[in-house]
Amino acid sequence: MGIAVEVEGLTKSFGRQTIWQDVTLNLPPGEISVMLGPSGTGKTVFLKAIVGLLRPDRGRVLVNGVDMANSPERDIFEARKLFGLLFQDGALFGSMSLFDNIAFPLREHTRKKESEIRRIVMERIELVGLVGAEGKLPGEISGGMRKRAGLARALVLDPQIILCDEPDSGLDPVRTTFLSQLLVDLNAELDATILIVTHNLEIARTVPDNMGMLFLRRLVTFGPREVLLTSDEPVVEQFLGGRMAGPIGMSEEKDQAALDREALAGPLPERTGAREVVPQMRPSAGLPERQAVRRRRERVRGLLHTLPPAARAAVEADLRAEDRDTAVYAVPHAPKDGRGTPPTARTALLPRFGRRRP
Ligand SMILES: Nc1ncnc2c1ncn2[C@@H]1O[C@H](COP(=O)(O)OP(=O)(O)OP(=O)(O)O)[C@@H](O)[C@H]1O
Repeated sequence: MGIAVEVEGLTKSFGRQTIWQDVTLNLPPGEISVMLGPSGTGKTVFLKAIVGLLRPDRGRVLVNGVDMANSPERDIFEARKLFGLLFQDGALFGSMSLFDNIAFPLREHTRKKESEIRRIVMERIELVGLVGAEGKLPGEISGGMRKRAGLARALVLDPQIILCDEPDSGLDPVRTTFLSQLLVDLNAELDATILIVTHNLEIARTVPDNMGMLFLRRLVTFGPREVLLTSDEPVVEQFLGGRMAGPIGMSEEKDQAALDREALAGPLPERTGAREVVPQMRPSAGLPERQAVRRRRERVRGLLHTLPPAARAAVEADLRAEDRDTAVYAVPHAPKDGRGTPPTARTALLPRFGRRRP
């Protein structure tokens, strides 16, 4: 099972610029979480702080008993082996073949023989559907393929926590759906804890168990997906609706005068589906169900009394549907087959997982 990440009172500044302060949240083990936020709100900085690549000013990040914010560098380096990191551009070395890029962490961090490295690398290459491209340079393949190569590299050390920084950037909507499906499938197979940073509303609505949002140097909210998806916080509504009206401006927040002018213009019609809790993606056919779903159901049942009414109603409807159908993923408005993803997205194209090492 994946490992929990406990973030307590985390604050980070660069010089006099506070990026965010007093961020507290818990990534439950094996669950998928998404962190949303307008550009420049410090989502990438947050990922780097979790993995100990940036030291925060205050607070703790507990991973498997190690405080990634305050421990000696040697302990952080060891704990970092629990992580797989997928950066925005895949962060591949341009002069190395895909094979060598993906083999890099194994050659750096382990003493495995080349034959063993080849076996692991080819298994991951198959996993992300890149067989045949292993000899190519990153500059010779598409952006989507680079992402998948980055993901393969993130997986070679069998991570228990996977951090993905905007996995959708530069991808068309169809490739984004395939990548989302790949992440859900990975979670079903590995039961790893996953945190995805993204602006992409489709990923945000369909992939995670939990969602949070950073804005104006603070964590607006973090919790079960239903909380954010039904939230009436102006910044959340604006973001999920992709609207210009609201506190988010072109560079960051709007000033009071701009907000007053918008208020005078009257309320905007709500965008269709802006606050709808849509079905969550399920693993591809032939893969095990995600173990995290069962655990999460029990966890969220215990949280029900703490949730805002709209979120509570959405969770209760979800739990009722699951109890009725024993279809663990059914949520309000689910399609008739009770599955979260249209069959075309679920069944087409994606590679299946190879058999993993015992
Ligand atoms: N090493 C650094 N030194 C100084 N400032 C930094 C450093 N890294 C990031 N920043 C600043 O921190 C702020 C947040 O950057 P970050 O990349 O985390 O935002 P983001 O939310 O991921 O944005 P986007 O969605 O556009 O990728 C920015 O103002 C950026 O300039």
